[in-house]
Amino acid sequence: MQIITKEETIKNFINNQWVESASGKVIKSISPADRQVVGYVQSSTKDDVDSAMNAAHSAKKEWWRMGQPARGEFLYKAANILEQNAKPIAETLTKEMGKAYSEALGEVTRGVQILRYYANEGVRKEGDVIPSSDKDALLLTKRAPLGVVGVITPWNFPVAIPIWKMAPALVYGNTVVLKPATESAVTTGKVVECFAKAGLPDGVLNMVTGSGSVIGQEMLQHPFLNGITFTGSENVGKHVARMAAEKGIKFQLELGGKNPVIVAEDANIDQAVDAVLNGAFRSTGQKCTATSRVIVESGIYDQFKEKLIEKAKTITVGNGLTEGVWMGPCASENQFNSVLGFIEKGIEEGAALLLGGKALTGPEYDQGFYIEPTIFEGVSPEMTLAREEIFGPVIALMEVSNFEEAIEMANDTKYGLSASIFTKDLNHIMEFMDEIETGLVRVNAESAGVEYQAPFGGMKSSSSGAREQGEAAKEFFTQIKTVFIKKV
Ligand SMILES: NC(=O)C1=CN([C@@H]2O[C@H](COP(=O)(O)OP(=O)(O)OC[C@H]3O[C@@H](n4cnc5c(N)ncnc54)[C@H](OP(=O)(O)O)[C@@H]3O)[C@@H](O)[C@H]2O)C=CC1
Ligand SMILES: O=C(O)CCC(=O)C(=O)O
Repeated sequence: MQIITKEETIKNFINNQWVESASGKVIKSISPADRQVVGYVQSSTKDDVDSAMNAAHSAKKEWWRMGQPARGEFLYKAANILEQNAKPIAETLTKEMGKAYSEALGEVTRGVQILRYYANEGVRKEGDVIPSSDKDALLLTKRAPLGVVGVITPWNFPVAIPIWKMAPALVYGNTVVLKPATESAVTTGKVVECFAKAGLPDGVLNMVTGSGSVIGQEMLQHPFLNGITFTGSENVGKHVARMAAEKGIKFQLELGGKNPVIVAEDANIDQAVDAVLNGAFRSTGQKCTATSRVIVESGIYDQFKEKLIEKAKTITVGNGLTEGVWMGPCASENQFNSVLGFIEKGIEEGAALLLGGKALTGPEYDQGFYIEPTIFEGVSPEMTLAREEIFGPVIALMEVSNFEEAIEMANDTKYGLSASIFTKDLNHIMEFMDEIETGLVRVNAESAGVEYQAPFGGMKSSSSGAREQGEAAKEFFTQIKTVFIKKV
């Protein structure tokens, strides 16, 4: 299936108008599969950010006064429009970011589900009634929005992540200024089109595209910013946190991971092999929840390794729009070079390369950023392969002699996003749940796999602690008022 999507120019969306940047300049977005132009986005200036922030600020009172059920209705409309356009948007996603079309369509479908989930929040409870010590009084809580929320998103989930941040922000009464990752801003622009077509009032949702260090920075220091939610690299995330702390506004960060999978001696090996391959190589390993370290007990190490390699060899790599392709390219030349750098470093530091390790070559690959599914063994805890987030199709196999050593190794990282264990031993499952230092704890399942109705986030350096998605999102996007009403 070779789907042609036409290249187009995405404008900024400010105060319900599609407008060109004051700079008059655009940025080209190319496909990592073949370097074809996917489209153009605005190379925005600080003035564009200022216009968007002003629009969001002016809109915030009316949007809040409209009430939660009415706000939810807009999200239902946006969900329906996104659903009607799911295929072309998924095609653009695959072209622009590289993931296989089936995964892209799955992501858009998930976006529809997230919108419907938060649309439903429109008619769910807004607070609690608490018994007061005064029998003639009513003590209750109410929720208020933060105001103008800045949303800065990465390129790896250009549909799902903007939606899982914007939908709760909006339904709980905030207005939004979105700054999507430049590398996948054409796709995110198409998502914003769905919101625009849903008829949101002027200024409620605004999008400005362009360089993070220019316009992201301007957003962070803007006086009208009341809260910021960010997903991306640890360095930028820390900077966002510092800026927010200085302004005294709420911030939410989702950063990296170095997610371990423990394969215990009693594991169902076939199940573990499938889950490790899906977790490590789906989306070309470019998920913060991707499997990165595979910690295997000695008793089954050889058997597991053999099956893993055998199955990994069957993975088809290519243009994500081609039918039958399982794994696409790295999302950009930067990512491609960074992943190859990690592989080289792994070899230099003495890890043993079992599979892959090279860029793919040949007529199908030469124009794109393709890397072979790669497996190392003999990776010790101090090696770069075991410590740094690679964000590419690379597995580090690590052998341990028992369960206790496995847990210790799994926790030996600054990150704490997701971890999984394959075992049938109930005691080990219970101990794993208690001892593992991650926000997502997975048993007999891959490390990736996020459900929109449940809290999502990590421990340690993976997150600021303010969970996303499910009911947890309400805690970040609102503030509580405690109300005391006395009879007269
Ligand atoms: N947790 C996750 O899911 C993700 C983790 N990463 C990790 O980060 C590495 C680098 O990826 P990269 O795309 O460079 O990640 P970044 O953190 O640079 O980008 C994430 C978002 O932040 C914006 N941004 C960049 N600089 C600033 C700034 N100074 N102020 C405000 N916003 C800013 C980016 O804009 P722009 O696109 O214009 O640069 C983008 O929208 C990856 O290899 C991976 O390890 C990356 C993406 C997602
Ligand atoms: O695993 C997922 O579905 C989400 C991962 C994620 O949030 C990310 O990579 O940024």
